[in-house]
Amino acid sequence: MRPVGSKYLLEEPLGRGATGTVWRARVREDAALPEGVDGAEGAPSHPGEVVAIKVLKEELASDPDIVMRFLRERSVLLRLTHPNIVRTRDLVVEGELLALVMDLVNGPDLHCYVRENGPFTPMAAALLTAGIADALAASHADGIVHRDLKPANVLLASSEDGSQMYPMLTDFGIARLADSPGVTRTHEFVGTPAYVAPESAEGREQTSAVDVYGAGILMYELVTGHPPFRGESALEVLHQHLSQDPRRPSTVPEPLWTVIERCLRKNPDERPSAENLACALRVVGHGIGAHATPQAAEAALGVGTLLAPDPAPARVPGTGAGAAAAAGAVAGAAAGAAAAAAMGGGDPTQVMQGGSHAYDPNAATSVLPGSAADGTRVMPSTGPQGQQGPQAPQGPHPWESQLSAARNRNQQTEIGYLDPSQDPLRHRPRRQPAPAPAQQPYGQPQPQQRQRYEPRPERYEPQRRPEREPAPRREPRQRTPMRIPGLGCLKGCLFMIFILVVIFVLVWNFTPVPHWIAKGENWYEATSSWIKSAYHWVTTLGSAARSMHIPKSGGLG
Ligand SMILES: Nc1ncnc2c1ncn2[C@@H]1O[C@H](COP(=O)(O)OP(=O)(O)OP(=O)(O)O)[C@@H](O)[C@H]1O
Repeated sequence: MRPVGSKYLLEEPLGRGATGTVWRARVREDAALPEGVDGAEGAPSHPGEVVAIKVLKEELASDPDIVMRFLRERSVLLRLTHPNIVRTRDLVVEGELLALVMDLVNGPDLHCYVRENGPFTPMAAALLTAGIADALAASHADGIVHRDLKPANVLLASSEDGSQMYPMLTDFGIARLADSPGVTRTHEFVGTPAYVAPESAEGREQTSAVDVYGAGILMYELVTGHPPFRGESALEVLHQHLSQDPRRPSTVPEPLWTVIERCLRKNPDERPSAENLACALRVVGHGIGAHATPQAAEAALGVGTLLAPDPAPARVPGTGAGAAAAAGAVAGAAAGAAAAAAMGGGDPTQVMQGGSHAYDPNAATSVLPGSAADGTRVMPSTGPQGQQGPQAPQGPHPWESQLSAARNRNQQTEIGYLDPSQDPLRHRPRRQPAPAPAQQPYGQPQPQQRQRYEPRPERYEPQRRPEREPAPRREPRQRTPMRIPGLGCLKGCLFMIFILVVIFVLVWNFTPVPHWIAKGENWYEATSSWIKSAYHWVTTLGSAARSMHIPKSGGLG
């Protein structure tokens, strides 16, 4: 078991995503739990208690901007409590390790559940998403936007008697942490193409409406088994988010489609607030079931009136036109928070430099190979140039150029890796690449693969094969002339058989053998009788000849 900070021991990995690996862990028996540390903002922990710990990837953990943001976000994440939100209990910073300590949820995530059990009924999908919308409404009221809503980030917890399941939204704040000025706006952003809102894809200002868009995609997937926009490449999917209207599948009842369609509006101002969405989904859920009363069905049909947009959506700082200023503010505030944390006055976040319990983040985050088709992808930045600060050069970001080129040509464009040295928007030196992943330990579950766009060579250089010595010329094969030696050779046997057949035919046709056989004579009798006849014939012939000469000699008398 690996220690994390001074309070936790990692037991086994539960899964791996784009931003890190989630472990089942335990609060150490000897953990010092100072008064106020957990009680003030986080949840109280007890020695021996089982928790889930998300150890963030080394790329994130070794980025000073993200560490700053992590510390700054601490109080926001710890105060976010709701029955449908997985509670964050603690944040750990130790050397190059960043970890979020959460409640452990004993249940699958929605993505796995749908993959294994198939789509939900429209009624179940509506009521389940209503719970998620409740969680979003609470976080939006607190000014927190999730920004990575998708089935994999919703865990299904069971009620105490196990008869019911309810959704628990997790990974709050991860997108905020990853959205560091150093990482995302200049080089990459963390997001999931299948669930990304059009304004996020275009690098426009983001508000809580991006979560409502994500809820629309999620609902569509719950009832059909797949998201509405799919494609060969991430860019193709993003292009569809921007330009295509989703079609209503035949299995989706009209009231539910009204809700989904409103959530998926391209214009964020036309999407309902999360609060209104939750309310509308309950009306729909109760009006489309087999046992719905006529009044409930009637109310469901009129659900459009309940989907009023949010008059004051929560804004995501650092996106859109004011990004540069926000980024500066974030850095300043984060520096202050880091200094406070380093002093450690009653701060649940642990700041340790090395030490005997030093944890190797590589072992935790790079142990498991990944694999899923729809995983979170790390993609080239979508941020507009206006976000890059005063030194940002003029002209669109290269990724935006690719996207608009694809849109204009209406064809698929491949996403290419943007060499940081050539990225006009990148001002920081690049980190060392992460070491190659270690082998998966025995008995660990297969995690889902997250696809990362890797650098491609500029041009494809076909590799030449080394010249080989010409093979020596072979002499034509010599054929051995056919010999007929007799029985040893098949050809000889066949030849002998042929000769015997010819002899037999000749004997049978030109000798009296058939006649003898017909008379039943044996060889000796037949031969002797034949010789006698021949002898008789010859003697008769001789005496006849003699008698013809006698008159000539007898004429003298
Ligand atoms: N609090 C938790 N309790 C129990 N299991 C959890 C908890 N949080 C996450 N998991 C499990 O860990 C897996 C990985 O979680 P993680 O959030 O890293 O993955 P993800 O959401 O698929 O990826 P991403 O980083 O793209 O959001 C999840 O699929 C889930 O099964």
